[in-house]
Amino acid sequence: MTSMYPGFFISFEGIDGAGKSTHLESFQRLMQERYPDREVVMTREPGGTPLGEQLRALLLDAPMNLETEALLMFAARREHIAQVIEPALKAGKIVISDRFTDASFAYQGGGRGLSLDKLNQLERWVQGGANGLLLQPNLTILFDLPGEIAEARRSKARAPDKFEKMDLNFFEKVRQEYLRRAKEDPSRFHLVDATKTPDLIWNELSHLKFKI
Ligand SMILES: Nc1ncnc2c1ncn2[C@@H]1O[C@H](COP(=O)(O)OP(=O)(O)OP(=O)(O)O)[C@@H](O)[C@H]1O
Ligand SMILES: Cc1cn([C@H]2C[C@H](O)[C@@H](COP(=O)(O)O)O2)c(=O)[nH]c1=O
Repeated sequence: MTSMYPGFFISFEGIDGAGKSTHLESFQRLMQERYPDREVVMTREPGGTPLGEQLRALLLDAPMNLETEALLMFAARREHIAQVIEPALKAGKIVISDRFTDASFAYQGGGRGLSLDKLNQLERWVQGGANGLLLQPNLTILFDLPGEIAEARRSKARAPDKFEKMDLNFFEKVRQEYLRRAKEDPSRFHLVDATKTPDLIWNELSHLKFKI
């Protein structure tokens, strides 16, 4: 929970090609127009800091052991929280992150099979505050799309990175873990049916109601 801070934390999630990036900039503009007194910070994971971006390059390219991958994701996240997210939330800013911890549960957990117990331990270590509360987004917008549609969209868009080269079975497991987490925490998640057209999705996002 981030209600311990005056800021507001929003994450965008979904399998690769589900359509997050298509709406991120417009969403940032919308937030800035809606809350002119608040600074809106746009960031991403893995990444968001100079060290995090170096780790991103490794994570998206180099083959590595599953535990190493999870540890590097959370190492980049710890730096991201310390350098960017927490200072911004403490200063009352709105933080929009292209992915956060749900992606680790979905990709390293659901997709690759890392145990939930290990992921929960890492989450507590990296996001746990002195008061025992976990730093979590206030709102997570999950773009939900069947793997085969996402694959077709990706193949038109760009050369695949390490994750994007994974097969449909992997992405179906990633998707199911995202959906499981959304079901577990419905007050945090807003589920977008990403099979809709970009216009319809934007209409939905621009009418989202939440209290900042
Ligand atoms: N609703 C939509 N309908 C059809 N095509 C879409 C839709 N949204 C996005 N696209 C197209 O699908 C491709 C992937 O979209 P986008 O880059 O936004 O996905 P993404 O979720 O950000 O992927 P990644 O997480 O891998 O960066 C792009 O070519 C984009 O134009
Ligand atoms: C945060 C995070 C990300 N990933 C994966 C998910 C994507 O395949 C890439 C990031 O690429 P994007 O185009 O910027 O979405 O990294 C992951 O496996 N685990 C994570 O914790």
